[in-house]
Amino acid sequence: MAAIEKVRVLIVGDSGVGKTSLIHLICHNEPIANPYWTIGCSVECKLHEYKAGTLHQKDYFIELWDIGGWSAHTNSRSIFYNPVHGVILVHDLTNRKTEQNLRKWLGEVLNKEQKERIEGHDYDPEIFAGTQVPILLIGTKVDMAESVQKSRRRSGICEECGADEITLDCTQVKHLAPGTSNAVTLSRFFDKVIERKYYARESNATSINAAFTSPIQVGGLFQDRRRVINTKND
Ligand SMILES: Nc1nc2c(ncn2[C@@H]2O[C@H](COP(=O)(O)OP(=O)(O)OP(=O)(O)O)[C@@H](O)[C@H]2O)c(=O)[nH]1
Repeated sequence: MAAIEKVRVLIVGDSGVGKTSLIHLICHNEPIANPYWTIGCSVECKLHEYKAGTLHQKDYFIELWDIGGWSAHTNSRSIFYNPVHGVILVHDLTNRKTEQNLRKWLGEVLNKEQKERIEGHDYDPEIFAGTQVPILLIGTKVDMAESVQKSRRRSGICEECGADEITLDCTQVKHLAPGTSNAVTLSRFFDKVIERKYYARESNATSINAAFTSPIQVGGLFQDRRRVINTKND
């Protein structure tokens, strides 16, 4: 029997926003009783049905890398950032600063992913917009931020990189229950991560062939070529 293929998804955000709680909920379908303080990094695995319910359905492992958010470890954690196939940015809805800090987190992860082309870890909107790494934004502690939620607009980060957004309470199973919009968004995100790693070349080749036979799609050809070049092998 063939081994199940896997992708690596990084979960980043400030210390205490709820990364460990979120990962536990995703992987075990129940809230964690006592989340521990992550030192360095810990990894949990989830079996995911890619394109469930279609002819293309296939199992993949999603490795969820919980990156400790403590600022004292900034310099050492870059060793966890390669390879990266997807990124979940986590912020605490009761603490605005944790959302603002996500740009720094993304800069840290993507600059590394871009093989340190850019010095330092500052956020660069150009890299951000051009990245091929799927990104999902998750706001936690919605139970404690009901009033904030009502006046809250979609995060600017989502607009900048075309990411989807989920808000939830990591202590409640129902917030990620099968069939809910949160569960569907998360599942689609995992599909996207798998697609980028294992199917990007295939779909791009189809697009390029289509572009050659249809002059109207020449613009698409350039776009797809760029995607082929940027696709990582592992
Ligand atoms: N009420 C509520 N509490 C939450 C939620 N998510 C996490 N918490 C609590 O927030 C605290 C921090 O959660 P963690 O999951 O340890 O946070 P973390 O981001 O992994 O923190 P580090 O390991 O320091 O990076 C814990 O007491 C959790 O129980 C949520 O959605 N609602």
